[in-house]
Amino acid sequence: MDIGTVNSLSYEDFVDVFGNIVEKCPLVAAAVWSQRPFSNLAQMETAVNDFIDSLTVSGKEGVLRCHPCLAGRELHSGSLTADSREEQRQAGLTSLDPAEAEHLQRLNVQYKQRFGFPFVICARLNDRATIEHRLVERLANEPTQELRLAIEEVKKICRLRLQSLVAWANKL
Ligand SMILES: NC(=O)NC1=NC(=O)NC1=O
Repeated sequence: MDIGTVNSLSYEDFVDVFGNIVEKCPLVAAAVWSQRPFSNLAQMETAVNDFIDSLTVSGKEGVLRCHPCLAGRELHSGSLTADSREEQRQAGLTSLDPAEAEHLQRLNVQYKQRFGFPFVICARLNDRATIEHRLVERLANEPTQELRLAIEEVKKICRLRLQSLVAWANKL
């Protein structure tokens, strides 16, 4: 899908295609649609990042709360979005042994109790070991610092989803 096609999408089609570039936050696509035409994908990504950065603290916390826990309830109940399921699979989170799953779940609970939102990391750039390591590390962060780091991870997830969406469409 070249950028001309992206720019020509109706609002409905634009949100259909890009509505989940930020997990369960179609508002992001709905907001940046107004900023067409984009010169290229990088400019569209900048518009998305600028929108996320413009959110209040509670808005950013809301974006994070829309993310499923890693190897958590949604995975076990089969209610993950296709994007998230594939990302968690690639990171090896869908084949944890019970002890690993329990340990990760305990860390997720600790994290959510401390920060008030789930631990978010770009799973496609990590594996089970690095995710667990970063979760333990980030648990020690101050809330303001951790909110910033977590939002940077959301942007990484978004960039990879955008790239795979455009690449996928180019194969059509
Ligand atoms: N809590 C999370 O980090 N969730 C996720 N990370 C990803 O890369 N995809 C997700 O759904």
